[in-house]
Amino acid sequence: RHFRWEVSNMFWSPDCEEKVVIGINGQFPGPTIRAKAGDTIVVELKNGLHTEGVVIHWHGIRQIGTPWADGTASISQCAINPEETFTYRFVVDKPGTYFYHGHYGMQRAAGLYGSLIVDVADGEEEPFKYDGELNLLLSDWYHESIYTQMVGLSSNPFRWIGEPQSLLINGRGQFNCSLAAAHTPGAKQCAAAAVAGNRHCAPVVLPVLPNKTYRLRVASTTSLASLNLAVGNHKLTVVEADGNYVEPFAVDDIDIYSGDSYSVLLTTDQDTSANYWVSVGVRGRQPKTAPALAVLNYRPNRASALPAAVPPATPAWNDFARSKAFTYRILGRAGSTPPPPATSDRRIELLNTQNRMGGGHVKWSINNVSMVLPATPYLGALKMGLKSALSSSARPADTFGRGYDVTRPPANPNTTVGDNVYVLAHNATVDVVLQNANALARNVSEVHPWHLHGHDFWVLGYGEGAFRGDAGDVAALNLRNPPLRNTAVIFPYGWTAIRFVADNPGVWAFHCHIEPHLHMGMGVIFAEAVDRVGELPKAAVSCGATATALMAGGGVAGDHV
Ligand SMILES: O=C1O[C@H]([C@@H](O)CO)C(O)=C1O
Repeated sequence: RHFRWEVSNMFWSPDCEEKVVIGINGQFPGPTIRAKAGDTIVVELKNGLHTEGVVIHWHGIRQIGTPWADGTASISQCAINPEETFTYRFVVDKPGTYFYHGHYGMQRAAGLYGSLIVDVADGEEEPFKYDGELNLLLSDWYHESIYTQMVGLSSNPFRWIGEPQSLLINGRGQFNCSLAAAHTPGAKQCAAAAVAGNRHCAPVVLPVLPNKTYRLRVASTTSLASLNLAVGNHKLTVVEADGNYVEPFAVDDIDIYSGDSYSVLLTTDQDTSANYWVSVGVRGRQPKTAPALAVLNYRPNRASALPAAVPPATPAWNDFARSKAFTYRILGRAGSTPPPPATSDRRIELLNTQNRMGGGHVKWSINNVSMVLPATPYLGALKMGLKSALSSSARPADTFGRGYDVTRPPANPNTTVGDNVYVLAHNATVDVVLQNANALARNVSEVHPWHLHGHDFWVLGYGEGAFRGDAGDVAALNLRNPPLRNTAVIFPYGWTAIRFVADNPGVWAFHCHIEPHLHMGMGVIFAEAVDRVGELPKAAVSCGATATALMAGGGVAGDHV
């Protein structure tokens, strides 16, 4: 599967207001990649942005044997310079619902994303049946540019980005206007125009036939928002999460955190004379953004016949008991999800705190070290042993002090910065406990979805308060049928435990998928058996022809250890 893409800034009106988005080949969202398990994907990516670098991360693809193709600036490669072309070449080994997105600065929030769907290999079958497929890529959208946002985040006093202006379904939303105005007192009616016009912001219509089963592929690439999706009158049966099958279960709605993907089955068994709302709203943070709506269009009804019913209401944002009940139901599918190793070789506990640097700047820190990405990509620096290219002075420890009170703002909020590298032994089984805590303000603890590159992990369990690591906490872990995922959420004041095997030599980011939080340092780097990584493509770790020539001549001097 060979693609030639050019990334560029372009005028676009995702929510009917004209702004600048980062598009690919003139499209927003970028083109959907559709492949079969086992295929090699080749993307020749030309950077058509005039004055900044770009990279693309293939979210959920493990990049087994190709760590340089992970598409993470300063981690797996140099950002691709303007006018340069970098070729990504990797195998999609596992069927599932994936997506891709920018991983440099906050380019994901500027619209650099698209879907990546991998079908089962020829001759293989999914463990469930369906008649058709619908694809929903969810995102949130800000009217302020990412440059303004980034300046605010690193200013003193701190300026938070706030809540998004719109939610988008397949890149389409309607700012300050409700498709369901008839049901929302005072809402501005602009649906008719949006539906009729062939505009960027015309609502998504999902055509279906009665009495069929559809596979809805849903993924979230939001910058900030945690989402909930419901389809009026219809039950949803969850069958896949992050490219792994789960034990099927039926619900009225699903929660989706940034970085998550799901497949749900929906049967069109309702009154065939009507259309139905697909509603996507905000959870986990106090919503200031109207739900996004799409139309489930029972053919042959007209697509423009908006559903007469009230759109499904998003559950209360702070009903965390409900969020947990949904999340805890996600379990590995019997017969297809392998069980985790029974024991682990190492446990790393990561305390998530909001801190202040130098008394002012707000940062997120992991075991009190906030991650700052180096100029030289970790993969090259570690493989070539360029010690001075990393700021290894302040690396976070494997655990945090047992005395830390997660229920209160940090007693001493001062923090420091570092490269946040954890060196993992080849094939070690590693447990990571993500520990949430109170933020800087009293009585605030937020949701953070953590995403791991290069691996799936088993989610062994969740707990309230501080993880003690005692017999009780350990006994509560699920070693029988935990789900395999690449993203796991930590709930306010709680912890989440995951397990993975460090069997993929490379340098892998593990971070909060909330774009501004990553930008503020909320992540770590797992450096895994870097000595076993194959020869790095020069283009990944050097920039421009002079760098390539210098490397060919062995011209990088004086820095070897
Ligand atoms: O990182 C964040 O900063 C703000 C708030 O904590 C301070 O303004 C917020 O809601 C975040 O998630």
